[in-house]
Amino acid sequence: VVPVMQPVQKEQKDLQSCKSIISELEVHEDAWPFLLPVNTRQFPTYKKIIKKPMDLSAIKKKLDDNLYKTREEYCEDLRLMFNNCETFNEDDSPVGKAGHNLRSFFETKWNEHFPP
Ligand SMILES: Cc1ncccc1N[C@@H]1CCC[C@@H]1S(C)(=O)=O
Repeated sequence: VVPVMQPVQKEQKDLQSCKSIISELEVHEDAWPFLLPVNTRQFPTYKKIIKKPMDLSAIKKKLDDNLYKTREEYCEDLRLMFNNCETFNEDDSPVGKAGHNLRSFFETKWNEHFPP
């Protein structure tokens, strides 16, 4: 009989994986645009164009404050961050390129931890 993990252990394993993944993202060489919330004084149009800002520090804090009910909610915030980047930045800009690279790295890690 295949051992079935209790829901509590499953959630704990998921939380550990999500923490591990964001720790790897934070030290990635292409993380520099995403470490802090976008500076809206430096980029005054950002607030109007991007309805739901998201960055790695915000996701890390939500993880630490236990605000994600599921790993899918966590994944949604990371994809929101990358989609915001694509909305605001040209693909061939330094920030745009970093966003594509970090997204690719994230999706690979996601599939390693949670094979489809
Ligand atoms: C992710 C992003 N998306 C749109 C505009 C700017 C940025 N990042 C900038 C580039 C480096 C850090 C700053 S930051 C995060 O300090 O504003």
